[in-house]
Amino acid sequence: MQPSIGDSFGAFLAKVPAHVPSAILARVAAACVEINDLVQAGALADVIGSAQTDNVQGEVQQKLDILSNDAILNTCRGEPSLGGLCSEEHETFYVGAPGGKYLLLFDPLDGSSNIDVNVSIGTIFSILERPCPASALTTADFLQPGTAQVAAGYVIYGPQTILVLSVGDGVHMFTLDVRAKSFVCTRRNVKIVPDTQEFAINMSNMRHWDAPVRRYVDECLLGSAGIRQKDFNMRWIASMVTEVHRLLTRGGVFMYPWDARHPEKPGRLRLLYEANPMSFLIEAAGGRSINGYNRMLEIRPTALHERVSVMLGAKNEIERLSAYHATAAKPNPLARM
Ligand SMILES: O=P(O)(O)OC[C@H]1O[C@](O)(COP(=O)(O)O)[C@@H](O)[C@@H]1O
Ligand SMILES: [Mg+2]
Ligand SMILES: [Mg+2]
Repeated sequence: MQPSIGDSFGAFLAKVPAHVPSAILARVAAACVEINDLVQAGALADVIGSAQTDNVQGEVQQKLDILSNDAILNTCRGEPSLGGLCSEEHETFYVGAPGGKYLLLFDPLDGSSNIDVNVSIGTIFSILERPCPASALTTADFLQPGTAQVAAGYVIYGPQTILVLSVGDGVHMFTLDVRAKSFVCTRRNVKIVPDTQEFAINMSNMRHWDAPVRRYVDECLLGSAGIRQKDFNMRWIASMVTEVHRLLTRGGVFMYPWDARHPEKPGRLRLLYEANPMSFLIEAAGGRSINGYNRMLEIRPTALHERVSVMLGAKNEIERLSAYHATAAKPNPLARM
């Protein structure tokens, strides 16, 4: 069920096993082609700038956040196999088709602060099976650990627009042929190298981090003069999609850990539609993903918009971070939830 280079996304979906919700994936891809058109048009279509509204997380929505949400809703909601949807931009869930077997969870536009400055952004999605398709849809249906995902992926709107997907068997990349409006496989079975000399974290929050994260980053910064015995490079794009795409392409580590700016929140990123789908991809590519203390994909969610501390990427680096947390003098009960 692996695609061949040059296969269209449609040809790949025709080959996947029956438990993979190919009709939903086809609709997500179609919605992302629409979002790509909006992103490309930018100011010409008057889609840049703030919508002057807040979402459920108290964050100011950009026009593209709302338009991307609408594109996914309008394109996917009529799919008979889709029983419900959960979006970053909507407080509760959206009801889908009665009896629909699957649930779609998504961040319609990730990296919103990059829109105005014309830097890469993306869409993240996760698909779960619905526990009881015959019963009325409830919030609890969405609160499944990441291990239960049947498919997850993202689309990056960058110099090229690329759909990256795993249905549990490897990670594959499909580049948008803009003229044909179809995605074509350009990389298959992508793997993350287990070691790296590159990390990504918002260093401006350094003074707010927990000791294990500080220790890890301090050691990277000491480079060849410290215990790591090698120099590290740093990147921060402020778009998780773009950071994960770099990891899948040339390796590295990405961290958005708990920090003391908002001590009551376990992290900044959202578990169900940011951390879990990305962790599913990272593990399918041979990497690791944790919240510091636990494997991300095994965390039991308690709310639709739950936040989480995130550390993912190169296997050996994440195992090092995990060991630093496991031996911390004062484990942080807020970050380990
Ligand atoms: O503004 P900061 O602290 O750099 O945070 C950037 C992080 O916020 C996010 O943009 C959150 O996603 P949204 O844009 O969907 O809210 C991540 O993609 C990124 O890693
Ligand atoms: Mg996001
Ligand atoms: Mg978003």
